[in-house]
Amino acid sequence: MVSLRRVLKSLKDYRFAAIGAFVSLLLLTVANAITPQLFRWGIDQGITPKNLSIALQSAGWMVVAAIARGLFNFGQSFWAEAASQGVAYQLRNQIFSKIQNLSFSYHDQAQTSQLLTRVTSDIEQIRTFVGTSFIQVLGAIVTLVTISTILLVMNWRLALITLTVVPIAGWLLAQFFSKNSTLFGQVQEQLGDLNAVLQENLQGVRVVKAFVRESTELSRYTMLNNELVTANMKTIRAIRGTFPIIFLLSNLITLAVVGYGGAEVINQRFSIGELVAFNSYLLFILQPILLIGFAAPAIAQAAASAKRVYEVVDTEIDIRDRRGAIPFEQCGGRITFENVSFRYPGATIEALKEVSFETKPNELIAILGMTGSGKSTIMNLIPRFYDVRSGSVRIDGRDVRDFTLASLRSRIGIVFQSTTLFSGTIRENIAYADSDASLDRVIEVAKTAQIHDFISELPDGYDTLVGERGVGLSGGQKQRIAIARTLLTDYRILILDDSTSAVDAQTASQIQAALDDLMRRKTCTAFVIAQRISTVQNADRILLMDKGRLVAQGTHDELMATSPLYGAILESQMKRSSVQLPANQRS
Ligand SMILES: Nc1ncnc2c1ncn2[C@@H]1O[C@H](COP(=O)(O)OP(=O)(O)OP(=O)(O)O)[C@@H](O)[C@H]1O
Repeated sequence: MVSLRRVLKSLKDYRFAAIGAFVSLLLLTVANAITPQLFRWGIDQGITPKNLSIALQSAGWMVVAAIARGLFNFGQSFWAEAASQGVAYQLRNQIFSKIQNLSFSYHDQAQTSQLLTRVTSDIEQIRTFVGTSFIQVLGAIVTLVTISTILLVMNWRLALITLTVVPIAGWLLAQFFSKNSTLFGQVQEQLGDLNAVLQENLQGVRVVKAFVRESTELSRYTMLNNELVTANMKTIRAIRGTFPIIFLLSNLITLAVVGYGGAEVINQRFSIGELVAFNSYLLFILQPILLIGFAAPAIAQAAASAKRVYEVVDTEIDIRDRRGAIPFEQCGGRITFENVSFRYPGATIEALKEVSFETKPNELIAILGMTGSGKSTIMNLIPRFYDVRSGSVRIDGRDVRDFTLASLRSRIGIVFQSTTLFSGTIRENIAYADSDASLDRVIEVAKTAQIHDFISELPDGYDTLVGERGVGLSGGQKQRIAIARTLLTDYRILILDDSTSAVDAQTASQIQAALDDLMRRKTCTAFVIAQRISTVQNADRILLMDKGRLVAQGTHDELMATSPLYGAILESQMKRSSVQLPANQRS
């Protein structure tokens, strides 16, 4: 409920629409309250004394009241809908911008599908609450208070009998809320789980088909789908247990009005017109109770959804600019790791243990090691994708945490191990970091990444559309576009993580030669996670990682002479590359 209060507070940004809805609601209540009085007037002053003119006048005014009700009803729905769209728009933007700023460690642990459910279904529940349920309940309360007052003035005894239903229904609804609020949260959670399977399946559809796991996937989805239905049925059962009682109670009061009110008319303490009006008002007592009843589950659901949305919006961003952070502008090329230890959030073992090294200006550093030895982790700490737990990472003597994140990251060019392209044209993908880049610059970097010839042969060239995640391109083509994309940035430090692994050996060495040249010309320091012997041989220094420790460093020749592990890794790589090389290129 705290979360719903917060949703309502955000209405202040859409106060004109909210005020419009509220004023329409008040006018609607007035129009509703007047109609039975017109009945009373028509019967007591027109029909009973046989005064046709008053009877016709009351009928005419009733038509006017009906038109006014229609107009105010429309105004109320329109403005409430406008306010609810505003609130949903704001929430969607808030959550999306939060997702952009959350650190890698949050995304490591959060399920994408749960985030998607929050941005879509949860926000929709909140929108429905603001646009429909809330205004309904508010209208119901205003109507209840107004009509109760009128009834008490008309005949307080009959009114008291009639109104006993209100506190009983209120108590039943409060019980319903306190028992079932977690149930509605569970439904949203289940929906998130179901979306998780759907999303994973869509992303991995090729693997599913290759391993002939369609039926297993289908049964996994069906199982979760069943669970969602069961959770939904639980909420329906909870509704079924409470609401019939409220409906029954509200019907019982009709009995009281006809019985007691009839007796009052016979005893001439009440006119027929008043009894008819009183009976008409009953509708305005029953309707709000029913409306609150119908709105209650939606409100409980919206409360659960608002809690889930604000959970993300309120998440503390653990990697952010320090107070007084300075922009990273010049790079001298001295990158220092001093006693760096690092453990990923939630992991039990350390990915890096007391790693210390320092690069010299314009050095090309290769990092070598068995899989899982911590190579990518070293790279992750320089642009602050994660912050060190102990020790420090410094650039030219300054802790990386002293720089503003945006300036630091925009000066570090990274080609990731796995390539992500966005839907759009090839040119847009290459110019991702600089959408104003000229075609000449795009072509220049594409040439360096050895992808220009391929792109030129496509019917639409650089304007060729690439599907979601680069569908329609081979692994190596995607990788080369990713390299071109990085080359277009204003980098000073270059990090290539396994970036030519999906390319054949000949292209890889062409890319490597171009990159080596670029790395030495443009950068102050470059790191390459080495997968190929040529890279290792070209590097000025090789850092050899083993189980999170930096076990040796030096040139190729030095390590050949001193490190048995280096020899073993090179030998295994040599075997691998001789398998990759076409027969005519093997020496
Ligand atoms: N996001 C993460 N959360 C938890 N543990 C992680 C995460 N990323 C990596 N690790 C763990 O940290 C260790 C080092 O991983 P890292 O990716 O740095 O290895 P690597 O040497 O780059 O491996 P590879 O050559 O296979 O890419 C591994 O044990 C890995 O399981």
